[in-house]
Amino acid sequence: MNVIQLRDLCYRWPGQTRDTLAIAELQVPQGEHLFIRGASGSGKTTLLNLLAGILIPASGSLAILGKDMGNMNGSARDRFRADHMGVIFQQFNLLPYLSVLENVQLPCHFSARRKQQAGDMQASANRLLDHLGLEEGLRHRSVTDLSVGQQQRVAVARALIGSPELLIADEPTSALDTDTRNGFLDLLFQEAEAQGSTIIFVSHDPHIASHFPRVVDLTEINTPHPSPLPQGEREQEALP
Ligand SMILES: Nc1ncnc2c1ncn2[C@@H]1O[C@H](COP(=O)(O)OP(=O)(O)OP(=O)(O)O)[C@@H](O)[C@H]1O
Repeated sequence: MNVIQLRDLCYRWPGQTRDTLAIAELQVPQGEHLFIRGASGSGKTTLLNLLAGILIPASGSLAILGKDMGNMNGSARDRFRADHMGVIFQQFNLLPYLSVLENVQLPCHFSARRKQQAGDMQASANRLLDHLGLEEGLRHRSVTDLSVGQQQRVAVARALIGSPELLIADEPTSALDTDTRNGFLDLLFQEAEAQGSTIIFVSHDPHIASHFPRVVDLTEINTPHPSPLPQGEREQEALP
């Protein structure tokens, strides 16, 4: 089964004169690790927000795990995301007033399914943090005491807890040096493989692409057409 099945998808941010995204087709089978590259401003984050059900397509169809995202209302999409997706945001979105362990367990409080799959939540959080190499001494501390690289590990553990089918990562390695970045990707892949999760990873960093079996260039699949200009503007444009 395809985890992502997208056809003729269009999205335009309000106030823009052309579509931000117009993608004829994208299919991602279960368990695939897909890297989507594209220059800054090419629409990577917009696409991830559509896949995560944070934005809805203006037209076209988008099915995640066989469910049509366009047919769900906002709260159904929120529930679906909590149950089936682990999202690693560019800025991590960790909660500063919670400890490391509490941050990792957060998805289990929003999803009974993730909680049930995690079993003992604290043990599961500790196991993930062990695998990701985050020292035990840091786990009861506030996330604000952590370095950026350590916070990235917490964000990944939080995305992985309760074995969501789809992991979505938006430039999570941008602040890491090369060695740390490679180690981080290896751990992400190991964990995703152990859980059978599909990964969609976007970045403008071409060096990361070599770690992925499939690479899609967003600028190649995104073919937006400018909307026709209103009559007055068209006439003005034709003037010498
Ligand atoms: N909230 C918004 N309102 C209006 N336009 C937006 C908004 N967010 C993004 N855009 C526009 O959509 C286009 C794509 O932006 P997006 O953030 O998806 O690109 P990106 O490839 O993720 O960029 P980066 O690599 O810099 O994060 C840009 O032209 C941007 O100006």
